[in-house]
Amino acid sequence: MTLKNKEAFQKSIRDRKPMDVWFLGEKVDDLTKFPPLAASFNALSKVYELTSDPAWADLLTTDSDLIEGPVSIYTAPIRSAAEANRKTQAARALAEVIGCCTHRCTGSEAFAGLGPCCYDMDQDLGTDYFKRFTNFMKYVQENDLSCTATVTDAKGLRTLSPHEQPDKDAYVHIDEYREDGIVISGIKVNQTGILFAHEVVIVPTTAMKAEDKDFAVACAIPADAPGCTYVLGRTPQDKRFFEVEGDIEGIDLGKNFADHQAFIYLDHVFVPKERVFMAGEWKYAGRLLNYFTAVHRLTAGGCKSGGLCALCGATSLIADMIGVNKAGHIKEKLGEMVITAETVYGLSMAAGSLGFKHPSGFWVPNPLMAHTCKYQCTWIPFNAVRFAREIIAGTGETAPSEIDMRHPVIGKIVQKEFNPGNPNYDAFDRLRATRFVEHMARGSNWTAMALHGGGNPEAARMMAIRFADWKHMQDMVKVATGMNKDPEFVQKTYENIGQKKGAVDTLLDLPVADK
Ligand SMILES: Cc1cc2nc3c(=O)[nH]c(=O)nc-3n(C[C@H](O)[C@H](O)[C@H](O)COP(=O)(O)OP(=O)(O)OC[C@H]3O[C@@H](n4cnc5c(N)ncnc54)[C@H](O)[C@@H]3O)c2cc1C
Repeated sequence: MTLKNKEAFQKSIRDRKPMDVWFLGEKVDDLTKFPPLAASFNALSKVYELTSDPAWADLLTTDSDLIEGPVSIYTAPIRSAAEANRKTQAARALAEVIGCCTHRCTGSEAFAGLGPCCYDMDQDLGTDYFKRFTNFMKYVQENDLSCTATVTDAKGLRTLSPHEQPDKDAYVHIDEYREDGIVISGIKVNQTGILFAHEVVIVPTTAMKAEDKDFAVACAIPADAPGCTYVLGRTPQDKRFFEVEGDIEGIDLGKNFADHQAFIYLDHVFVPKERVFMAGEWKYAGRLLNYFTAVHRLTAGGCKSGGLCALCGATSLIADMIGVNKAGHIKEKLGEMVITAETVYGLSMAAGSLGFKHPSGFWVPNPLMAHTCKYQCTWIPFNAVRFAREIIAGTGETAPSEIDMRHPVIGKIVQKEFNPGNPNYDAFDRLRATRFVEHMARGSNWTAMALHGGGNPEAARMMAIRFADWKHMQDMVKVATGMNKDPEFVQKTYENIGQKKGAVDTLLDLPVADK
């Protein structure tokens, strides 16, 4: 049995070498005991706990082509449409439990990008990256490790390409090519879950030109590798974590699960050859991102729909508590919220179903559909958040604290003020649901994750434009309007429409084994 249970996972994190981690001007000694990271540690622990729960086995584990026994889906490639759909469902279900990032998804998405890309490079260039990558994945499976996809570079001035940046560290780059590996430096930002990862899987953030060769780097390093410094980012609620003690449960945090984002500064970190999956093959950086984003942006629809369902639950509970649940406009707004959840879920499922098999054996979700899914995730959850805030009537902004609600002197008055007046619920129930909505709406990075995690709206729109077959759509109108009456053209266009079953996507130059 290779799967780690919660306790084994927590031990493995405690057993890591000391790391250079900073927050609010202080070095953090023990990440597993640091209040602002407690909810994040809980969230990842919960994912490990559920992975070893038989009731979740079908959803979170799979067989492996590399080792005996079940492995986490987050350490395995996606090999079919069914497995892609399972990734969506797992993301959704886990988000319904933890309401935040699984901390393990992106690592599996880095694998989903690296597998096909390494395979392509080997075919075209005679490299041995696919074998190295497969060996690394086997190691990850054997030890049931949590990995990140460390993509987003600091970037500096956005109009300059990586090699033009005055500070080279704005993008992770290769300082030295050695017989036994490479030495890398630079900064990657907004890294979700990185402080509790075992492995940091680095991939480029953008397509590269020849001059950017040294920035075309993909590799894996242990999170506790020498030369790494981390700085944890703030959240609006971070100081509230320090309030939790005695009878203060942390109701003001909204829930016990959250994620975290940190940046990593790599200062001349040595990466042994067997952990290097791209080193200067600049032409393949864009290809890697094409594969990676197809899976990463599919997942967005899964986890956003799970978070949205939890938001629906909290909002409808509050509507029940304060007695407005039967009002027509409240029902309509709750309806809009659940439709939002189902919309992004549906797009994610469609992206998985309509993908293709790459010659490496990896299944790649439909890129146009995946970018469409992610694009919608940058918009419509905000409508749901707005409805939630409207229905709970501003209390997510103005509610008193748990500390005051439990206070020996003023607690009784505060409870009276926040009592919903419904005999089935008390002030604490209302505060719990209210703080949950607040956490999702503005206390955590949940909405920022919807907007930017996995790429901002422009990145998704740009990719959707690239993967749409514009000539095909023009041809259908040339035929429909009689602009082109050439019988051969007309016949060919009808054939294309029929064979594409109405789809309008293109796969550009991506190699396809089967659709
Ligand atoms: C909560 C959260 C979690 C995240 N988790 C992860 C993670 O786990 N791993 C990871 O690698 N990344 C992660 N990210 C990073 C995320 O992928 C990036 O934030 C996103 O891709 C946007 O990149 P950026 O922040 O550098 O902004 P930019 O891409 O620089 O965009 C900033 C603005 O400038 C515009 N812009 C940028 N370049 C140009 C240009 N050349 N011309 C015109 N306009 C331009 C953009 O449209 C945007 O409006 C996370 C982000 C958030 C907010």
